[in-house]
Amino acid sequence: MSAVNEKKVAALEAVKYIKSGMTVGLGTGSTAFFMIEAIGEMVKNGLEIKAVATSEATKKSATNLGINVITLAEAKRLDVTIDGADEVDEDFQLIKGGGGALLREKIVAHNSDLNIIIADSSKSVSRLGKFKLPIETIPFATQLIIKELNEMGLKPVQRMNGDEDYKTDENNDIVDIDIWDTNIKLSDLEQQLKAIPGIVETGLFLTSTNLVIIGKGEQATTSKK
Ligand SMILES: O=C[C@H](O)[C@H](O)[C@H](O)COP(=O)(O)O
Repeated sequence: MSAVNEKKVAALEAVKYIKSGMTVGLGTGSTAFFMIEAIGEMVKNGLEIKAVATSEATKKSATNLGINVITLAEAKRLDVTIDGADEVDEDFQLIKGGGGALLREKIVAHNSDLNIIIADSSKSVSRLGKFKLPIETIPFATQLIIKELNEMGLKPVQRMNGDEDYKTDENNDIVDIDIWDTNIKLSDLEQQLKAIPGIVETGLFLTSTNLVIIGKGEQATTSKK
């Protein structure tokens, strides 16, 4: 069974948590896209929800599929958010931001009563860090942040889009760092990174996830915290 099918299996299991009247956070990425597609179908069949998108790409896909997308300010609070991840460990800690959407994703997750992560089986890991951790930085500070992260031994690499700096939806930069060899506890690392002025957010999602749904073969396995 391919990763693509496993993503779909997980997404179809997750949308069972969505009921009419809810305000739903829509994640970003290839796995989240299957969830958006499924919700689009449910809306065509009469489901009435409001949705908040975690990226411009998601907003476009959802709107095209007839989903009512509102702003976070209009939503005030979300009932459930379904999103993908680049890595998820057994303690429901995540690396996110491979697609550059970590900042809005973290804000939406923070404001959501229930956070469901969907992923194919390759994303499930015993220890986070094979995937490079994305950090969102303010362009004014990026080069000096890279210098500081280098001194911390985190091998920072600024993300590029061809010859240009990659830009997020908030027009910030992304710097990908290597946390595999660091012995610092993840929560301490998160604090240290956030203490550097100009780092807006990191792709470490350590405490927000309530439910993880992994597609493996034809089966979706749901784990609750
Ligand atoms: O910035 C992107 C998001 O955090 C995605 O949810 C994450 O990168 C996983 O994406 P995909 O489902 O495409 O592997």
